[in-house]
Amino acid sequence: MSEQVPWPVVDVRGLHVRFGEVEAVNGVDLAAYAGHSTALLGRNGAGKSTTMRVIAGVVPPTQGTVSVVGHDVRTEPLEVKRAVGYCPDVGGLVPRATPWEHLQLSARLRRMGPGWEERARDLLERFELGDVAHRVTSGFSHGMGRRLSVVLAAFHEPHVLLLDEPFDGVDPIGVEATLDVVHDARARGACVLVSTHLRELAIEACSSVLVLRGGARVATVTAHDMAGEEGARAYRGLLD
Ligand SMILES: Nc1ncnc2c1ncn2[C@@H]1O[C@H](COP(=O)(O)OP(=O)(O)OP(=O)(O)O)[C@@H](O)[C@H]1O
Repeated sequence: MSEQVPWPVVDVRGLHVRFGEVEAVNGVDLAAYAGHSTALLGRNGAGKSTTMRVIAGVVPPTQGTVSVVGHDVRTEPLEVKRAVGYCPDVGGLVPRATPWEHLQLSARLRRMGPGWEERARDLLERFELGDVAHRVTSGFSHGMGRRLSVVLAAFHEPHVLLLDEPFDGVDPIGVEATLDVVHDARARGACVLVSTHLRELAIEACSSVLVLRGGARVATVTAHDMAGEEGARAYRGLLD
């Protein structure tokens, strides 16, 4: 019997994104699979966040095709948004709302079943946000906001988990909780993408690594190839 070839849950082909004169993404190809996690690495301005925004259905591609769980981001943005849990690199939180209110709204919009409260409480505890569950987020530190954004992205157990800079300014407890969320998502068969500057955490969270430079992909390697001193040297070599 022939082995089934896995199909990419996230399939990006020849992606270009232009903002006026700026070519933010300049021909990115990416295939990401169920039960796997892929890291996006690259210098500031390499096009990581823009690529993530397109996959999240937030920014339309200028050119190329992007499908998420079989839905085209251009023609089926609502289906894409439903399939995805997205932690943006900045923003996304309502300053006057509490974490609990964010979760309540998400549960309502996504028509989650009665188990949502227990899951919400569990996630808040895991990210040590239980004590501030009813405090408005305007007073949150940067790291607290990042932790809540990861909680919100993972809350509804999406098919595709997109984490943009989830470790930025986050303490070790939050880092551990985020790594657990990635692990759990992979274990239940979700496809995970993580954009970060932290090579060591990228390889801890992910099985493969995509390196972007100037809006284009310069390498796709295994996390193993990026590990240790040799991996650091190899990565440095890909940056300029
Ligand atoms: N809305 C926008 N309008 C104009 N230019 C933009 C916009 N969004 C991104 N860019 C530009 O596109 C390029 C890629 O930006 P992007 O945020 O995708 O990079 P990045 O790899 O995520 O960078 P960083 O690591 O600094 O977050 C940059 O030159 C950036 O200035």
